[in-house]
Amino acid sequence: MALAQAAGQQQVQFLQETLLAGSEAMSSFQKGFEPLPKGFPPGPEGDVAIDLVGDPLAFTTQAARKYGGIVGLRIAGQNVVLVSDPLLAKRVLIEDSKSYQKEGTAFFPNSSLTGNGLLVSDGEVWQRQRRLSNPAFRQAAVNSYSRAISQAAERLVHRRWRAGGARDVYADFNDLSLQVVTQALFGSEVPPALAADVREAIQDAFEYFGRRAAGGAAIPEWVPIPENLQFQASVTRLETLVYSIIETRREYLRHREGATASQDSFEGGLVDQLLQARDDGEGGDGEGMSDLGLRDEIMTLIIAGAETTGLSLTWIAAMLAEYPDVAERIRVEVNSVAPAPQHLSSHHYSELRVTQAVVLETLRIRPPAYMVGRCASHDVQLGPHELAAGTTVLISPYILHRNPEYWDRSAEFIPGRWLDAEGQVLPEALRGMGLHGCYIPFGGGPRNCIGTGFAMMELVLVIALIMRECELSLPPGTPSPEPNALITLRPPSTVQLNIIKNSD
Ligand code: HEM
Repeated sequence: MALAQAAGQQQVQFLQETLLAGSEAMSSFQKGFEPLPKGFPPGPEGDVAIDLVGDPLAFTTQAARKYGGIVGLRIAGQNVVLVSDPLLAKRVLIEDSKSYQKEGTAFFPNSSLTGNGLLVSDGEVWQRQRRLSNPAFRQAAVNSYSRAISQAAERLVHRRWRAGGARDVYADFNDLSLQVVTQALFGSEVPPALAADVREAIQDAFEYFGRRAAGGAAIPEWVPIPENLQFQASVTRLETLVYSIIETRREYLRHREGATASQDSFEGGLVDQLLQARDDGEGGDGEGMSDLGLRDEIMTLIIAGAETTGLSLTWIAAMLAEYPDVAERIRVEVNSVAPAPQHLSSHHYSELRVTQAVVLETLRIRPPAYMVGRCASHDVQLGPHELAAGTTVLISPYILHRNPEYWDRSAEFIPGRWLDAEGQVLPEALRGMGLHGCYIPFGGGPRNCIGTGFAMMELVLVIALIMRECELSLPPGTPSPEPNALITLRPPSTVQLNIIKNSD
């Protein structure tokens, strides 16, 4: 009886929620016909959702070319502003960052994927999570991850690529970056049987969000339409990994009586620290993190850390296959800095200057986060324009990175632009908002990427080792991979490269 009653209540709730979803979709549709608010920036007429989905990179680039560094758009009934002027981008991300929030953007907020984790939370929740997570991303911690990074790279070139030949490097790099993030931050191996499953689940989830962001996300995630059910299945597959990580670390801490977070090595330290952390910092409440909070953070770091570095490695490898002269320069560099069979480590990072330049240049023309979203938390002035509370602001690293006013031969791959006359990497490369405020692969301001140093260490060490041990080329007749703009700037679903081992 109680069960039947509960089932009945559930049905009523489901009906109410479905009606609510329908009315949200309808109000989005109706809003498409409302006049644009006064002071809204000029832009193309009508709703541009379909043009945007068709080719986001071409559409946004053309819109910026035609209307300038701030463009007003109507996307699936929402008022959206596209920003590609460096001063306005700086205003949103840094100078007036308090006027903008994550909630209300059509990316991950309110989703079961990352819950209320660091990437999407706002206000005090975000401040607390950032305070608790910061130590795991400081330089000393990142240096300690270099062992996990070079071990994963060595396994790739000496085991998986042992036989050489054609490989789907995108799949290989996704596996590597997942292993690195879980090993370095959580001290856990991903069981091989789970790795492919997790890789697929992350890909599916990103594709799902790509479609929703473009379509205005009218039908809430909990409505059991087939697409949502498939997404929930991906979330569950990821949770299997997350809960096994939490359990492993709990077990480890239980068996180390009086254990505290690792002192000399940070491996596993992040989860250990989060499990034991009390928010004692300035403004902290002395409380620990809830299980749900921990799940959201781990899920966030896997999603934010594995996807972006996996696809960056793929873009860099594809560039080096296309530009063998650049690959040769890296090979000469790494052979002088750390000849085989030396293990690469954080000590070598600063000397791998050409490798760093190649990474920076690839992130310029193929920025994984090609669009960064915010939502005005109150009515706000942006340049000469007034934005009403709730307006979505999209900042485009992709357009900023190619602005011909600031970048010489902006569409060309020229790693040398990152080195000065003495061959040193330009110190302002990753400082503030980079060169002329026009380089933000890791975002900017208080919400910049917490994993910047970690990602750079991983990309530089992995690429240096690969170049020392292998040559990469595109199979004859294969064009270089073209970007696919979903939530991130992805390569095609497979990227085949020929691997020739140098010792062969
Ligand atoms: C090439 C690799 C990477 C790129 C291009 C990248 C890019 C970005 C960008 C652009 C943002 C800012 C988003 C915004 O302003 O809305 C961001 C935030 C973030 N990234 Fe990364 N990321 C990378 C690697 C990583 C890694 C390795 C981790 C962790 C293991 C990570 C964790 C995060 C987190 C947690 C945030 C949210 C920070 C906050 O809001 O406080 N990222 N990332």
